[in-house]
Amino acid sequence: MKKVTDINWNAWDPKEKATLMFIQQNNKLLLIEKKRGFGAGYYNAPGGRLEKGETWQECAIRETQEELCITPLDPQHAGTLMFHFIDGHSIHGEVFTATKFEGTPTETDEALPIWFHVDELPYHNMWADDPLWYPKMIAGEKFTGHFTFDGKTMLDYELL
Ligand SMILES: COc1nc(N)nc2c1ncn2[C@H]1C[C@H](O)[C@@H](COP(=O)(O)OP(=O)(O)OP(=O)(O)O)O1
Repeated sequence: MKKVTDINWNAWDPKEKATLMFIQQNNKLLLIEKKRGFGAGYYNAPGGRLEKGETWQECAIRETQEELCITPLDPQHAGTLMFHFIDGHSIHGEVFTATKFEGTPTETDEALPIWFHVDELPYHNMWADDPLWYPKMIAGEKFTGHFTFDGKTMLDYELL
């Protein structure tokens, strides 16, 4: 299925569930250069797969601790992303933001932390969906995005 309207998103059953955690301070976002795994080489937020028994928010905090050695404080839910890949892969992502954290962002074997000004985000080296919903997230507007991908190529989307 290539078009988002081909999919019944209410009945859609994703293969994976994952989170993204955006630390926002002084018009800057703390992103990572992802060093391995899905989307390696791209800039993204810290995040990863939901583990059995944990909440979305617990996952977002744990993944940020594992990838950057920091603990986000008082995370807020920001939006929902649903990615359907035509090879059969699919990911339901929940996005969180936080303005405070404990610790010092530190490079790990998974991620290199980098601060970017919100007006100078490296969209040329990010997933193709990111320029569509980042502006809403930065503005504090809730969003839900549905996307179809063929590998790294975005085929179609709707942003609600
Ligand atoms: C397709 O578009 C995507 N855009 C954005 N911004 N982020 C995406 C996209 N697809 C997946 N992601 C995110 C969701 C997760 O935070 C990561 C993938 O993490 P995952 O954990 O599934 O992958 P690995 O790092 O390979 O595995 P580990 O959990 O073992 O670290 O990307």
